[in-house]
Amino acid sequence: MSDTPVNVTVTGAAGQIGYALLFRIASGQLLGADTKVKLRLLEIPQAVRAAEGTALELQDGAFPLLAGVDVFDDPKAAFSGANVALLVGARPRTKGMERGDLLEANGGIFKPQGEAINSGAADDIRVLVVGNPANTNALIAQRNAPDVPAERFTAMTRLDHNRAVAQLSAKLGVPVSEISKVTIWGNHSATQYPDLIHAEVAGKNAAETVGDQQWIADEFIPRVAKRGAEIIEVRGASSAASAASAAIDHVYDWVNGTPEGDWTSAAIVSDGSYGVPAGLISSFPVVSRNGRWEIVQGLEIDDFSRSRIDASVAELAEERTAVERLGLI
Ligand SMILES: NC(=O)C1=CN([C@@H]2O[C@H](COP(=O)(O)OP(=O)(O)OC[C@H]3O[C@@H](n4cnc5c(N)ncnc54)[C@H](O)[C@@H]3O)[C@@H](O)[C@H]2O)C=CC1
Ligand SMILES: O=C([O-])CC(=O)C(=O)O
Repeated sequence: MSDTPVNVTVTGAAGQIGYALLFRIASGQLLGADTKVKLRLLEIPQAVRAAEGTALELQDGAFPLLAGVDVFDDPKAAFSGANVALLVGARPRTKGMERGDLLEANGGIFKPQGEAINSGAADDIRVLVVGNPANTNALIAQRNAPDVPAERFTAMTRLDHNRAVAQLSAKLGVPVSEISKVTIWGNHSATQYPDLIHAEVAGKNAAETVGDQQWIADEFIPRVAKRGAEIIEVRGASSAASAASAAIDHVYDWVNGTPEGDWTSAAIVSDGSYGVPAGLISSFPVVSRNGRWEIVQGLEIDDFSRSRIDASVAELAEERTAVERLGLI
């Protein structure tokens, strides 16, 4: 075990995802059981007291891997020396809103945070944006951090990925552990494309095993893409523990690598692969090797998939134009 703790900055630390996330980080699930962590919590001034309360509870957990907790209301201080940054703090949507409705409200948060990461984070900084609209918030942060390699900025579509795996598992009555190579393409929004065409169930093609294209098109895809709204409707608040769990999965895989023979989904800066314009932060099938995400190459994209991917990517391009007009990038 290394004695030098990894600095993990979490924004929105007093929020519902923060509460579900921090204890899992402290217990070693974000980086691994051999890695000590130091938590740096960022909140707005009105919520600092609540974050301090969470810090007291973290202390009460007596976590062997937790080397300390500090609470900040200043992004520059919070990101100083950060090795991992989880950008969760943002306004969640409520019933009837689309995630894009949050662009202006939340865009203003991610520009100063990108600037603070640029000026003070550690050289190996890795950023995961969870706060919605996650892809475009990540783009705002990345574009305001010109000295940080663009590949270090990612947005979370792992929750969508996990939802897709779980829906397929329920449909076929197989354990999630038998499902591999599911892909989420595009935006973390209702236009996302959960793709089963290359997915496998116990080594066999998933779409063929389902054998019901109508279920895939009319039930599976909308169920996964609109699951966030379903949770808001049923729970009365947006997904929290499942979102925290997906954030843990994303960073753990990024740092420790994805298993051989499988891939996962993450929104990363496009290099132009699969016709996604370079520079957009879009979800792809990815593996992590040597601490870096790589887009899985060479997948055949049929007409059905092409039109779905294009629609979601068009939405990302529109969001980029909107934040350009707002002067955020
Ligand atoms: N990418 C994904 O899959 C998912 C994303 N989300 C998004 O995550 C975000 C957080 O969700 P919740 O924790 O449920 O919301 P919440 O409202 O419970 O917590 C948000 C916290 O962020 C804080 N905050 C606001 N502005 C801040 C700033 N400038 N700096 C630091 N902290 C700030 C607030 O004070 C609050 O404590 C929302 O945008 C939500 O839509 C939620 C679920 C899944
Ligand atoms: O839907 C929301 O607003 C929260 C979210 O991103 C999700 O649950 O996927």
